[in-house]
Order: sequence, then structure tokens, then C-alpha cells
Amino acid sequence: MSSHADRPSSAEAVPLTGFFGVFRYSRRALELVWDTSRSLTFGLAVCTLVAGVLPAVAAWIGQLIVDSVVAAMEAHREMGEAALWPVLRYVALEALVIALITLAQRGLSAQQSLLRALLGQKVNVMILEKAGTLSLAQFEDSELYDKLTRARREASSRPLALVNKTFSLLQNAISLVSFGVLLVQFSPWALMILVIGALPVFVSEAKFSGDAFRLFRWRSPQTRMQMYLETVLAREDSIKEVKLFGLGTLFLNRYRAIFDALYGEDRRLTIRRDTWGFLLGLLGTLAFYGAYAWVVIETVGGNLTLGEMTMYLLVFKQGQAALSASLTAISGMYEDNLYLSNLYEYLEQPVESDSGTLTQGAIPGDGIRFEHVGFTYPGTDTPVLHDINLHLRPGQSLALVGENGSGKTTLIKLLTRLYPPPTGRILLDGSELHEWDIQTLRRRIGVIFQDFVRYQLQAGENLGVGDIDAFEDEARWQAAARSGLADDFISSMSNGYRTQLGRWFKNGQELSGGQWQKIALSRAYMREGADILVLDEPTSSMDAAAEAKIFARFREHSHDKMTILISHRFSTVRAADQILVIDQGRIVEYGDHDTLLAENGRYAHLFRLQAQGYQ
Ligand SMILES: Nc1ncnc2c1ncn2[C@@H]1O[C@H](COP(=O)(O)OP(=O)(O)OP(=O)(O)O)[C@@H](O)[C@H]1O
Repeated sequence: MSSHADRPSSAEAVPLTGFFGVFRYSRRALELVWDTSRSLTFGLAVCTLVAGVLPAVAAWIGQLIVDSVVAAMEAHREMGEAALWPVLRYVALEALVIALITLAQRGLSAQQSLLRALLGQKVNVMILEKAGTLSLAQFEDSELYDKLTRARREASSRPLALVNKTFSLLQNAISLVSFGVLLVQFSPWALMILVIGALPVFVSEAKFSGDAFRLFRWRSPQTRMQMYLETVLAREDSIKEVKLFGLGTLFLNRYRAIFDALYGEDRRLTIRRDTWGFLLGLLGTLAFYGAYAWVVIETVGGNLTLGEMTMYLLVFKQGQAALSASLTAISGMYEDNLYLSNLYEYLEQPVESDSGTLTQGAIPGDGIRFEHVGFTYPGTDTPVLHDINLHLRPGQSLALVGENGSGKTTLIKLLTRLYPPPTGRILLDGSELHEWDIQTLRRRIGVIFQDFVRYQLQAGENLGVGDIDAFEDEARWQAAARSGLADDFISSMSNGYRTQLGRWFKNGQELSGGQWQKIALSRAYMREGADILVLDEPTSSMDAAAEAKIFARFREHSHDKMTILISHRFSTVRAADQILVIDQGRIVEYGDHDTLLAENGRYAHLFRLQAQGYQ
């Protein structure tokens, strides 16, 4: 649970103060909608205007109807007959106006639903395109990741909801102004009373909306934890452990506790908000009915016609309705604002530009060099690599050995430029990594990480992702699968390379851990152009026979390449040209197998320990 220290000071975190804060993102939402479809936005605006102005026009025609009826009745009394057309034309006109209002409302809802689909797609694409430009460090930043997930979840509904509410507010404001125009003819004072009466409830609604906005933002970590618990409790990949360890009740209780805490705050805010809303709203209603009584008195006194009274009656009733619709719009807007603030913070996240242009190094054939490389993960204080120096030439193999958490994978992440340049220098063919054109660099590296991805795609496509130029190339799939020892089991599946893998989709075939690893290994072999092969524990789930075969293949395949291998199995490590023993981010031993054994240090100790285990 978050402490008070996490609570952002309202001024700096959310400059959403005062009445206009509610409109903070309306302009941006409108721009977004405008960019999505100009014609639909324009149509929306026209319909809003029409639906806003016409009710006042209808009220005014109502007055004309009543007055002309009264006049016609008098004429009828005096002359025994009266022309009907002067009255009926107003009735026809009002029917027309009402038809137009209905048309405008239909137009609004039709255009809104079209825009919703277009906008959802547009925002989702924007979010995903941005995701492609983020660095790994940014993905690992929990706040940013949270923004990304929240942005995606409500991409299709929020921006349009905000625009709709802004428009609805506008429409009601137009109605209110046009009612005001009618009312001011009765008395400017009456209008003033109404405005003053309605103001407090608007201000309080805006204030509480702002409070709710801040509350929602501040407690985002708890909401995130709640979502995480939902995922753990209801996803196939975690349900095994949840069941076997009996975690269901524990997690569900935590889930409930978070809800209870959040609900308490919600409840306090809702009660305060609605109590004030009611009391101040009462003030507005009193003002309305005060003015209404005044109109009645004036009519009885003969200062207003019956038609005028009817019109004012309608104006008061509809004015009241427009007012409460505006309040509803305002109070719903804070959530939409919350969403959009999140979306824009995510979209405006600065990204590092990949400015490198080299497609060839200064010393071609020099290989990989690490010079005094140190590294600390962003957002942490403890360095995980210190003063790493190494040189790997084409045709050589390097094995990294070390305890869990010693920094082996981190070293690979630096080599593949997943993190920005650390202290020291990493060079490929004599040029620093950041000088290289990123595409060229990535094409030269074939890597499988421990946590490789199990794509819920066809078996062949799972290999094809290793080289997008050959994504659909069946012959290449097969060649890669043969090198990675995946060919046999893929061919034996019902649809061969076209078999859907994983359990997410219909007829998906789940694989064993070792089979998945063979798929990942074959994926690395897809990258034919790569001359740097990096395998991070590629065989940890494989049986001993498969492992031996894999490495025999690997040696055949890699004679002119640079290969880097991370493994806890010394049987595979011992064949490497160079072995690097890392301990707590430092290189403690460096040499080939025989040299290191002769040194009788940590490597020799670990090697013997494992050898004993196998006896
Ligand atoms: N994304 C990250 N952010 C912060 N710290 C990290 C991150 N990834 C790893 N670390 C820390 O960096 C250290 C080195 O991790 P690394 O994954 O490089 O170890 P490793 O040697 O590959 O371990 P293993 O043998 O278990 O795979 C560990 O202490 C780990 O806690």
C-alpha cells in the first residue's frame, strides 16, 4: 500500500485547478478527433449547434402558438369566425423544428459511433507505434509501463467520451444562452438571479471533479496491484501455482483489502460531492422557481401574455434540464481527463534517437571489444558490472560463467545495445556500438535470451520471426529447424510447420519446455546474415543427448562467427576458446578450460563440483 509520501503534491503533479481544469484536455481530444475524421467532427459540431439552439426556437414558437391561439379565440368571439392558418403555420413550424432536433440527435449518435471505431483504431496505432520507439529501460520503468497498459485499455472509448461530453456541455451551454436571450426580454434581473443561483453548483462540481482526478492519479499503484492480482488469479500460465500452493484465498483477500481501502476514499468523496451538489443545486432550483413565480405574478398582473408565460415556463423547465445535463457532463469529464493525461504523458515520453550511421566499422574484422565497461540499471544504485574488459575475434567462442545474478545476461544486453552506452566503451570492428546504424548492428547479431518469446503463432512463423525477410520462407524454416534440432518434432505434428502453437487460439498445440527451447534456438539460426551468435542458457531444459547434439551442430555452424554462450553446464562451457568467470559483476578469471583448471581457482572448483555431481 502506498504511503502518503507517494501522494503527488497537487500543484506540481496535476495542474488541474479551478473550474477550467475540467477542460484541460478537451482541446487535445478535439484535435485528435479532428485528425481522425474532419467530416465527422464537422458533422458532430453542426449537429451539436443545431441541437443546442433549436430548443429555444421551439420554446419561442410555442409562445407564438399560444398568443395566436388567444388572438384567434378573441377574433372568433367577436366575429364568429377566425382564420386558422395564422395559428396552424406555427404548429407546422414547431413540428419542423422538433423534427430537425430529432434529426440532429440521430446525426450526433450515428457520427459518434463511427468516430468511436476510427478513433479507437487511431489511438491504438499511436500507442503501439510509440511502444516501438521506447527503449528497454523505459519498458522496465513500472510507471511508464503502467501508463502504456492503461492507455491501451481504454483507447477506443475515452477520447471520444471527452469530446462527446465537451460537445454536450457546449450544446447545453448554447441552449442556456439562447434561453437567456429569451429571458432577458422579461427582465435582466431574472437572468442575473438564475446565473448567480446556478454558479455555486458548477463551481463545486468542478472542484470535486478536480479532487477525484487527483485521487485517481495518486492511487494508481494500488489499482495496478489490483489488476496484477486479477491477472494472476485468472490466467492459465499462473493458475497451476495458484492452485497447488493454495494462493487463491490469500490473493483474493489482498485484492479485497485494496478495494476496501479505495472504496472508503471513494465513498467519502462521493458523499461530500453529492451533499454539496444537492445543497448548492437546491439554491439554483430555488432561484429558478423564484423567477418562475415572478413570471406568474407578472402574467396575472397582465404584464405578460399567456403565450409569453408558456414560453418562460418551457424555458425554465428546459433550462433546468440543460443545467443538470451540463453538471453530469462536467462530473464525467474528470475521468476522461485522467485517461487523456495518461495517454499524452505516455505519447510525449522522450525517446533516445538512434543516431548511429555506420554500416562498417573502423577496423573490419576486429571483433568485439569491451573496454572498462561498467553498468548500473536505470533507477537503481548498485552497479551490476564493473570494469569489464574482453576481446573476441571472428571465429572465436566465448563462454560466460558465474553465479545467478552475477551479470552475464546484463553483459549481453549491453552488447546488443538494448541499453544506452554505459561507462567505458563497447566496440564492434573498431567502432563504438552507438556509432553503428542500429539496423545493421541488429542484423549482425543472432540472440536467444533465457526468457525468449513463445509466440502464439504457427510453428514456422515462430522460426520466421528470427529473420523478418524470410518470415514466410518455408525452406528457410526447415533449414533453421534442422540446425536447432526442432525439425523432427515439428514435422510430426498434425499440421507440421503450419501447426498453431500455444494455447491461446483454437487447436493450438502446447510444447514442452525443451521443445520450445529448440524452437528458440532454430529462430537464432534463421538469422543467416548474423556473425555474432549469442545463446543465453539455450539448452537448460534439454535432455543430455539433445544438448550434446546441439553443441556439435553449433560448432559446425559457427566456425567463422563470434559466439557467446552463457551456461551453467560445464560440459558445454569447456569447449569455448575463452571462458570468462564473472562474480558480482567483475571478471575474476579469464582463459581457456585447461588454463583455468591449471589455475585451480573458482572455475576449477565449480567444474569439479559439477563433475562430482554427475558421477
Ligand atoms: N532490468 C533490471 N533492472 C534492475 N536490475 C536488474 C535488471 N535485470 C537484472 N538486474 C540485476 O542485475 C544483476 C545481474 O543480473 P543478470 O540477469 O545479468 O544475471 P545473470 O548472471 O544473467 O544471472 P542468471 O544466471 O540467474 O541468469 C542482478 O543482481 C539482478 O538483480
